[in-house]
Amino acid sequence: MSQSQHSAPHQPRSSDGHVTARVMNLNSDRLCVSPNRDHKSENYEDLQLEFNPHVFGSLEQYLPPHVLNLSREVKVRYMRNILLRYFPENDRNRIQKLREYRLKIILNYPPLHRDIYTMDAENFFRPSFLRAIKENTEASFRSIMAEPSTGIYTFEMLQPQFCKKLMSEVDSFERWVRGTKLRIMRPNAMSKHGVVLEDFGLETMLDKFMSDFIHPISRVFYSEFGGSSLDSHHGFVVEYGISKDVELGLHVDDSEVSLNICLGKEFSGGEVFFQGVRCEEHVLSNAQPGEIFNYSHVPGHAVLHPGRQRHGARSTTSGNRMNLIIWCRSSAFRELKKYQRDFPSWCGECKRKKKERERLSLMVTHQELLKREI
Ligand SMILES: O=C(O)CCC(=O)C(=O)O
Ligand SMILES: [Fe+2]
Repeated sequence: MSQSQHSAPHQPRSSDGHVTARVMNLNSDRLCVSPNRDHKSENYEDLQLEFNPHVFGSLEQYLPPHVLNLSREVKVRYMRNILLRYFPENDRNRIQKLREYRLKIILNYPPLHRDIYTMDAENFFRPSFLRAIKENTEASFRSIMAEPSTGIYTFEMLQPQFCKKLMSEVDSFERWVRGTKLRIMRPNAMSKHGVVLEDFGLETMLDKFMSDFIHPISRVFYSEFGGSSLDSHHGFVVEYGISKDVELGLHVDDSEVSLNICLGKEFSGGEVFFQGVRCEEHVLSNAQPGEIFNYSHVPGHAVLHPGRQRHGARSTTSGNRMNLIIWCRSSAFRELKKYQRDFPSWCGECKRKKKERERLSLMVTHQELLKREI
């Protein structure tokens, strides 16, 4: 079972290794558990920061009241201190290298289909999906979705033409990289094939994809998983077949919400198997019968699930399969999770254990009462 690694909080340091001077005592650099929804966040887009400006916009509503109305500069420093605890210096160097890698590609790679680099909803999405998004209600989403297992949603999403273009863009990018000294960075530790879409210029398109076409749905169905505050993504295309990756072992994604859409082409096998949602502590526990669900991919169709839903992909036994996967993350949710003492309400094993405890305590009470009657 593979699992994402989250960096442990640590003392923030400046680039020369010294503990940074802080505007406020670090120990008091904390966020509130609930956001102040009446507070209008500032715009941070003009600032050159190592974190996405939207992260600051989202976190701002969680600032403690005494910080909320201070200057933008102080708030940025306060939030940056918190965020830096997640990014030790090694990570910051890695981020810098990644930036340079992406810049090299973006300056040199000639896109094959320029029209997929900016969001063009009518040409990307099926009309039924667009209608549901436009209506933007739980009922409109449910009218185009099936929920074959609790919290797993499937629906028609992408136009065949868009799927074709994205697949040929990926092929073209891979061919181009082979003619350079660059190395393709694979989407995750489990895949030997596939490409990261943000690496070759699709980041802005994915920003829109997530904020306008995933977030409206995830805020309705996945608020307890951080689905109401998604603020970053990792989008990639995976490739399966005899000469590519064949299968994928059981894992949880490094995401709050994952969208997995089959692009094509012709293939057999490759079903996704699901085994229930688990917190970090119970990621290896057995699946209960009601949690097991198998999903067969259909080109253009999406399956949406919490990142903590355990899953894997069976062998693609013939042909080639390409899937677009978008891992959507919420930095606010990850920060808040640190302060939660209660068991997560969404973990299947935590729920099972809680029920078991309740059943035992009821049994003990019952026996006590019986004893008293005798
Ligand atoms: O191949 C699939 O459909 C599943 C892929 C997946 O779960 C992943 O890449 O995280
Ligand atoms: Fe996955």
